[in-house]
Amino acid sequence: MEAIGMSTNDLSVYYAEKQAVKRVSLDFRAKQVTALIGPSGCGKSTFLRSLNRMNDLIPDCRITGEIWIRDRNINDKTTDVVSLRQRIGMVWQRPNPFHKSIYENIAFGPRYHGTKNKKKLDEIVEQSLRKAALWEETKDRLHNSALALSGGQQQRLCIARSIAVKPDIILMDEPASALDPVSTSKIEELIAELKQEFCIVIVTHNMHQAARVSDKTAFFLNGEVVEHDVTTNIFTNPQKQETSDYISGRFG
Ligand SMILES: Nc1ncnc2c1ncn2[C@@H]1O[C@H](COP(=O)(O)OP(=O)(O)OP(=O)(O)O)[C@@H](O)[C@H]1O
Repeated sequence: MEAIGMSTNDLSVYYAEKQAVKRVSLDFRAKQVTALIGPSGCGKSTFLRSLNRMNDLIPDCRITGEIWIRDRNINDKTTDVVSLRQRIGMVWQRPNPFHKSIYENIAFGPRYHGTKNKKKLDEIVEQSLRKAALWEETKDRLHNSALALSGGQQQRLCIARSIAVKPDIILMDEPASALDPVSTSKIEELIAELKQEFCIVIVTHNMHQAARVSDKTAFFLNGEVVEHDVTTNIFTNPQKQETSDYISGRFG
């Protein structure tokens, strides 16, 4: 299957009268990780959530501009958001497994989207857990509650759950910020594996993490993208003073 990315053109997000994201145009390539960095409240999460239309659920939230996947602008009333969210998965800051077994957490999405065959579901569960580096730890207890897993394992389960419906793009909102250092490094290793197959966009407060995991970085400030470049350029040779001040810890 051909790997694909996505892009935004002139994307703005408003909460009532307040503009939280200002005319952002960014390109996210397939098989690359893009990190979104910036101080608290600069609009990173709002922007990320608008990419799979999660902001539609917030009353008074309005989005203008375009979000392109292949030749389709998905910021359009005719878009079927359920199938859109199958193509664009989301992993949240806190692991949020369903109150179900490990197996059922993974099988839920494919079943919802029409896969009923038990053998096929078994295969998807195994493949997804393998890709999320969780198979060895869970293969003997697939029918136990997902809530009995550690926080780091739960987060890898949530990643497996998003992979199970075969998305093109995975959005991650600070996926390791609630985890200990060992679990964090497992998530980072996993991101490096997953980018062979998916387009990944990750919000992170941790600049070392952005430098370790991403190919490109976009620096947000007050809802705008100040600078977007190859990650090594952002961290070693930023072109804008604000970027330089932020990455050197002068504010934020
Ligand atoms: N549901 C909402 N309703 C109204 N305003 C909101 C809502 N969510 C976020 N905001 C506002 O939008 C702005 C951007 O918030 P957002 O959470 O996107 O920033 P962020 O860069 O992700 O911050 P953080 O790093 O602290 O998570 C902030 O001023 C915030 O108060």
